[in-house]
Amino acid sequence: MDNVELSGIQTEKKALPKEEAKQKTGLARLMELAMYKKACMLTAMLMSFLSTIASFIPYLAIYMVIKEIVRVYPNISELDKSAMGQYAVLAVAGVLINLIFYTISVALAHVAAYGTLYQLKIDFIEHITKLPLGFFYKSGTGKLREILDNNIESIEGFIAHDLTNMVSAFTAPLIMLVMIFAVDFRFGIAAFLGIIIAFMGYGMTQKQELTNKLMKDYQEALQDMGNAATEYVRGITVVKAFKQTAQSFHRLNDAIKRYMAAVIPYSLSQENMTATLTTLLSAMYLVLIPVGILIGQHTGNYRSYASSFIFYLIFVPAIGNILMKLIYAMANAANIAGNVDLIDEVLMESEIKDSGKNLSPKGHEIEFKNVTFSYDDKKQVLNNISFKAMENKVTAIVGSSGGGKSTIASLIPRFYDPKDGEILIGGVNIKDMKMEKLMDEVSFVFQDNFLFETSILENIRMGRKDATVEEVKAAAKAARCDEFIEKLPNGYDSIYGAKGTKLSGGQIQRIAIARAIVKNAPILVLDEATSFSDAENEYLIQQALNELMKNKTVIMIAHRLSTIMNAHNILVVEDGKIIESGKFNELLEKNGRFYKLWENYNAANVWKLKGRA
Ligand SMILES: Nc1ncnc2c1ncn2[C@@H]1O[C@H](COP(=O)(O)OP(=O)(O)OP(=O)(O)O)[C@@H](O)[C@H]1O
Repeated sequence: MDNVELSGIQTEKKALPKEEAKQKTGLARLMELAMYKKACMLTAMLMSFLSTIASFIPYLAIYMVIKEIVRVYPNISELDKSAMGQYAVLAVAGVLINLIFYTISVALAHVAAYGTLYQLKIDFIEHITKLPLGFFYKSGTGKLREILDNNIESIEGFIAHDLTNMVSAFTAPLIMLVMIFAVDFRFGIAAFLGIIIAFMGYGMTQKQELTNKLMKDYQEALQDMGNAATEYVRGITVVKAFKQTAQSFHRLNDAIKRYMAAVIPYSLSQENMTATLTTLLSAMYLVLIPVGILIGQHTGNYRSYASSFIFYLIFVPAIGNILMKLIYAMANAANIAGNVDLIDEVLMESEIKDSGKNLSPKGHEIEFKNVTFSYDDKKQVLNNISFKAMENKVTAIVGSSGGGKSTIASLIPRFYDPKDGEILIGGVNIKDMKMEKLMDEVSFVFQDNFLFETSILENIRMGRKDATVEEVKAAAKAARCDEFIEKLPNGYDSIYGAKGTKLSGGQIQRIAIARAIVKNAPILVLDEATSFSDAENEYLIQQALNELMKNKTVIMIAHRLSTIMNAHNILVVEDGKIIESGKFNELLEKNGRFYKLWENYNAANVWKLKGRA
């Protein structure tokens, strides 16, 4: 079996071989997913088939009873009581067998459904972690959340319920064919005709293309609204500060309006479908009753005629109900197939690929060789960047906002790949290293650090999952965060975000540094925080960073130029180019762009100090 490891979870073969996923779409793809747990699903379908057959046994018993009553009528006292008893047992047995098979079918279908769901979620999460960062900017996190929460979940409904219902609905006409020959073929044909006319009428009144389009519009609008709502909630501080409301926040307002415009015609089309079908199936009597009367006029054997007629009047609605299930299941399947297409769209996004080689770097020097990069193939963000960051030394990147500093940093852990040129670590092109190896080599600390809603201990341990509690505590101490952690209600076991465990920006920053210390990767990419809440925090963070940077190859995006006086090399980046480089004093002596930045930095500091005085 093809085992895949994801964060320590061993999973079975993939639910989605991607090559096949590319070929199959819609219902075919949905069936492929349903058959992921093939043995389980096929048994569930077989059980559904048997349970449907059993569900008609009581009708057979009723037919026998009707026949017996009609036979002796009006001398009811002549009824064959023992036969009537047997028919009653037959009816009860039918109900019980139906129930047993149905229960087994539902249970197995649920096992299959949750198996598929589990694998699909694991595959999906594993896949998105391998996608370039740009994908997340393009899609929005709301869309991914919607897919993970709702679209994937909706498949459960199809596998656990609709598929077995479909088997049952396809079995029903077969049984009817048997009944046609077993009871009275004339009534059977009339009932069959009625059903065919009902379905033809349904087909003529429904415009499938239009329904599909309405459904697609609805799904897209729903996702867009999810994205906009997520954005609104994430930016709630800005929304409040600038007195925005849900109405004045155009992105959300427009998305809600678009959703309203899509959901109403979609819901109406669904309701229209139900109403049409219910009416048409009831209209089956319009065929059955006249045919019944016609047969009655030409029959010689009234007793047999009456029992058959009564039987069909009872039997036909049962078939109609099962066929209704088929229509619902088909409509639902079309809906869910649309969801699957959206899931597959994400699954088909190209992952960041390595070259297939598994080279190990010799040392930890970083080299950019003629690197060119653009986010959108239109605007060149990096232009022929070349530099070397020496092993165990600090290389600082400075420059005006928007010059490309963060972009350079983000290419090292392959958040994006360069359009041209190459990046080497220890003499090896990073594309020739396994992604896991590259991640072992590089740690990053950003300005915006994210803590998960789990214990502080686990948040730090995310740096290295096998770190011991002692190692985590030592890292926290080095990152100057042990003092405040120990004062939390449950110390290291306090859940971040829970009551009493709200942390300041500076504290979060230090936990992120502790995380990087635990990871202890030889290369560190650091985006220095621009703002500090207070001098003490700034001092503590600086001390934490000094610990972290010991004996590491550091690439540091520096906003406070005072911190890079001792840097081994400083790169001045403007408009995607390195326009100056050298040591601090060398650059000042040049009296160029860095000199200007330094002057501006000092002037801003004097201004800040005056402001505080
Ligand atoms: N995800 C993105 N998609 C498209 N363009 C982007 C993206 N991120 C950055 N850019 C653009 O790339 C250019 C370089 O941005 P980058 O963030 O690398 O600059 P920076 O020097 O780090 O700026 P700052 O000091 O303000 O953080 C800018 O023009 C920016 O608008």
